[in-house]
Amino acid sequence: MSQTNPTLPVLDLSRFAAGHPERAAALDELRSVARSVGFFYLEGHGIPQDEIDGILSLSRRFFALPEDDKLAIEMRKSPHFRGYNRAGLEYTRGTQDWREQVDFGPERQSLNIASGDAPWKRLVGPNQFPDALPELKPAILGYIEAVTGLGIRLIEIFSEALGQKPDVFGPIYRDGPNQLLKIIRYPGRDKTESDQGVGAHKDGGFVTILLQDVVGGLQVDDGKGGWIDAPPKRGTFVINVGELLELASNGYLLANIHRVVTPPAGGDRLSVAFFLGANLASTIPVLDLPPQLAAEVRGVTQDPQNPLFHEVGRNVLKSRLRSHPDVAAAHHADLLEQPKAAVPA
Ligand SMILES: O=C(O)CCC(=O)C(=O)O
Ligand SMILES: [Fe+2]
Repeated sequence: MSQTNPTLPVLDLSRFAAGHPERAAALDELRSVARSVGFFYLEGHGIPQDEIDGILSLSRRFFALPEDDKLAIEMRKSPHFRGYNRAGLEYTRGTQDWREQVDFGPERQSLNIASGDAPWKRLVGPNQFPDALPELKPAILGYIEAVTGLGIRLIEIFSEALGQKPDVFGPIYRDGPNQLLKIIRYPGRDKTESDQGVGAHKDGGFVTILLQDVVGGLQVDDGKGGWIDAPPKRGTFVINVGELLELASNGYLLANIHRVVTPPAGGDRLSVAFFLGANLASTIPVLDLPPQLAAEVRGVTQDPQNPLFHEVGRNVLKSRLRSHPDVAAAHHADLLEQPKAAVPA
């Protein structure tokens, strides 16, 4: 008997416009999708296809540069966790990922940090952009602005779907959200090696806006021990709920587990992942949900290997230190846990 593979739902952002006849139905659908699978394709998002094609083609050109040009902006040079990483330098739950990538964030000056200041202040600072591809800087900064606008729109509709005012989260992003944009290339590998492009994980922020080029590999936990394939669909983004929304909704919404499987040897896969987080100085509120939703909260399951904090900066710094042990050792050794002394039996 043949079985159709499950797939992610497709939502159209234009149905959420004020006065749209399907608005109430669209909000119901969003609430149900964001609670069950936590992932969907988004169409009608308003970001021009030209801009999307432009960022993908510049990303491809960056990864095709000679290695020295890429290493000129190595992340190891940045205490703020910005810049390029070769494949194999990043870890998910202690296991090596296989992707090369450049991380960009809010373009700010680094802070003068006094002793006793919160350690997350070290995350604030400038990006590294490649001299060998000067067009990349304006394109990345423009794209971050565009997807931040889209992300805020998504936060507003998630808030309404939870029976809140659209700007209920305004106080924790209005003074400057914390964005992370990654351009990523997954090189193909023989299946005899590990197939971990990026290991199973949840994303940390409000929402993730993922742009995929033409090769698939993204898989979402189906909650039954299997995976739902989420292949690229031109003109759409894959949107997923981050841990911040799960925490704020006391587990009503689901930040679902996902991973990327390495493409076969000889090929590669390109993606551009945007993570919209709250202001680093802020604390995540727990929403006061309407009674019919409050009756269905699941609470937040804490992973003892990876505890979640309500303080945003602390959470972000923790995850950056874990993902990039080389940067942590080079710049933040004082923040790392000392190995425990052996205890005699
Ligand atoms: O590259 C992708 O498709 C997804 C990447 C991802 O899940 C992540 O970087 O958090
Ligand atoms: Fe992710």
